[in-house]
Parts: sequence; C-alpha cells; structure tokens
Amino acid sequence: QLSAGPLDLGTEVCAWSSRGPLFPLHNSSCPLPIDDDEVEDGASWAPWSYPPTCVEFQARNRPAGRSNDAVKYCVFTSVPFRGGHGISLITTPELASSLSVGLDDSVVPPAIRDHPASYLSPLADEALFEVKELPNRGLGSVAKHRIRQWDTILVGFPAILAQMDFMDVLSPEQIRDVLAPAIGQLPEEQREEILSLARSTGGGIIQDILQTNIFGVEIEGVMHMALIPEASRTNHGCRPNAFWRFNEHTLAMEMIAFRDINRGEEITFSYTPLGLTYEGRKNVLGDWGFECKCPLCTSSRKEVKLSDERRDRIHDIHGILAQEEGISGKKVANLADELMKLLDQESLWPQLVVYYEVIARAYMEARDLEKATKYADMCEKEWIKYGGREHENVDGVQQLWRDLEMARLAE
Ligand SMILES: C[S@@+](CC[C@H](N)C(=O)[O-])C[C@H]1O[C@@H](n2cnc3c(N)ncnc32)[C@H](O)[C@@H]1O
Repeated sequence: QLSAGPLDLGTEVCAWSSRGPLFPLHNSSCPLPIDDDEVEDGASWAPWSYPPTCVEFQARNRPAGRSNDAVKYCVFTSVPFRGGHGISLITTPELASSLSVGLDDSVVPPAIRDHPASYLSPLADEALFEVKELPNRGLGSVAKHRIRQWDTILVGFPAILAQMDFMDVLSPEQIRDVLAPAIGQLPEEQREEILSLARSTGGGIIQDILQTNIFGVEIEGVMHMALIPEASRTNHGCRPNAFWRFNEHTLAMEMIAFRDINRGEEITFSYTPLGLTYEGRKNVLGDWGFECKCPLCTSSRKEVKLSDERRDRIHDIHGILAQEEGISGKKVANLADELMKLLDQESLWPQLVVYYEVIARAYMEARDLEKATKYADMCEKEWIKYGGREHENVDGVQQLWRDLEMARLAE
C-alpha cells in the first residue's frame, strides 16, 4: 500500500464521484479546490482555518495518453472540526474540496455523535476503559466496567488524515514541510496528545508517531492513514476482543466489542489479518517494529503450537469447502461443525462472516439449497453486525443471493 502511486484526479470539482467521498448531505456540490497559488492570487481559503501549504511532485502511474503532470499535496487544517479537536489533511486540493463537505459536525448521526463513548457527547467523561501501563506492551486500554458484546467502546475522529503514499512520493524535506504545519496548526491540546503517543521506528518524531499509531482507512477506494489519538492506546491482540470500523462519510471510527469483556480485561484489536499462525503474525508485526507480547504469543510453546495447528486446519477446511467439486452435504456438515469448534477455540468469531459464505457455497455445490440459504442468511446478519447496514460487504452478499436464486432456477 505504501508504494501505491498518486491518483489521477482529472478536472472535476468533486474529485471522486459526483457526490464526492463525503457525499454532501445538504448540498450537492463541493467548494472549488484551492491551493497555495490561488490563495496568493487572492482566493479565500474558507472553510479551512489556514491557507494551504503545498508541495509538488511528479505523478507516477498516470493513465496512458496523459502527460506526467506535477501533482500537489497540500495541508488543509480545520480547527473547529468535531467540537474543536481539529483535523489536518495531507492531500490534493481536489480531494480536500470533497472532504470539506464532511467538516460540519452535523454530518455525524446523533447515534454516533451523542454516544457516551464519543468525545462529542455530553456524557463523554464516563469512559468505558482507562489507559494503564501493561507488562511489556507500554500503555494499553483496560475495561473499567463490564462491556457487553457489540457495545461501542470508543468513537473517535482523525486528527491527521493523509494519503497513504505521501511518505513514498515526497522527498524527506517535503515530508517535513507538510508534517510541520499539519501538526503545528492543530489546537494545542490535540497537538500535545499527538506528541505524547508511542514511537517505535526511530527517525523523525512525527513520522515515527504516525508509523506507530496510524489506522489504514479507505476513502472512495483510496488508502489513507488516519491518526486517531484517542484510539491509539489500544494494543494488538492475537485473540482480540474488539474490532474497529471507519465511516468515510462522517470520518467516525468506532471501536466495538465482539464479545463480552470483563472489568479489568485489556481491550485489544488485531493489527494483522485475523487467523495467521505465530510466524505469520511475527512477520507482519515485525514490520510494525515490535515483537508481540500478547497472552497467546507469551504462552507456552505447546499452547502456541496447538493454536497454530488449529489455525492451519481452519485454513485447510476453507480450501476443501471452497474447492472440492461434487462435495457431499454430509461432508459439508461435518467440516462446518469442525470449523465452528476451531473458530471458537481460537476466538476467531469475526471470521464467521467469511466462513458462513464459504459454507453456503459448499452447500450449493452439494445441492442442499435449504442449508445454503440458512448460511447465506447468517452471513448477511453477521456482516450487518460488523460493518453496519450500509457497509459495502452487505452489498457483496447480494451476489451470494443471486447465485442461490440461479441455483434454485436450475433445479
Ligand atoms: C498504537 S501503539 C499502542 C499503545 C502503546 N502501547 C502505547 O504505549 O501508547 C502501538 C505500540 O504498542 C506496542 N504494542 C502494541 N501491541 C503490542 C503487543 N501485543 N505486544 C507488545 N507490544 C505491543 C508496540 O510498541 C507498538 O509499536
């Protein structure tokens, strides 16, 4: 992801779609993109709090037939964003104009804005967790009360939102030139909170803080890094009890419990794809610059080996269910039972969404459409729980329903 080239932005006012990535809820057009040259010529920089600071670089990966134009990445800061916490974007003028539609706090639905886990809520002080020093893991988030499955633990918003490739395509000097105002223009409290965050890579302080703490989020299919300070004290767990989701329209990040969490228990989510074995996790986390000290990785060799065997078996069952031609209904049922037990032993319930679809398709292959329908239904319900009803993966389930309908017609 870090090596992805900059995007061709074309000439439209709303860069990403006629609606813009933060589709306007009240108005249908974005403000005109502005950069440092236009401001110098007298253009207003509203709705931003400061005139943009820009750096220019040669675009790679331009579509055939297009010249290798210079592209600008600029810093756009809004100080009043989300109750005065502030946000700095590092992006193109075109994308900033689209994103500006979501600056107003009123775009955040009341259910999220006024949730007690949101700092925008008047009840915000009653945090569900406290930040504490933990053995070998620095600071971490520990539940202050019992948290129920599907409870929202935290709602946060980015303080910095930057195109994922900016550290690759800009020179070291240019990186410094955009990071200094991106941090410096934020409200003091926010700035201090960012500067207190963990570091792990060495080198430039702000770059280190970003690399240690960012969330990778997608906005209209483009990867961005989001620094969300209030979510940055949550450590990685190989058997996590929480997950997070990001809404590109409201820029809200929600952290949600996917099982009951006891008082005093550490809250963790996975920094790696779920279900990897010890070596796989070690490689990914090595790139993050640390060795995992979660309860699973620090348990006995025997327990780690058993866990790896279960995870390998989950992987194998997936392969059989997804690929075996003419599989029998009985075999699907046996494998599905085994899979459910293994996922439970490994606390990998969030993967149910994936496996329910695989099982539904295996039952289609076995021509048991009743069971296939049951699993397709469970798959859809699970996606709604994890991603929310508006999530693209819920749309993805439609293909499964269409395939089931075709299978029914073919009977
Ligand atoms: C986003 S921060 C998490 C909060 C951090 N522990 C702190 O003190 O602010 C990521 C850093 O936390 C530490 N960390 C997170 N999960 C860990 C784990 N499972 N084992 C060891 N260290 C971990 C690593 O140093 C990592 O670079």
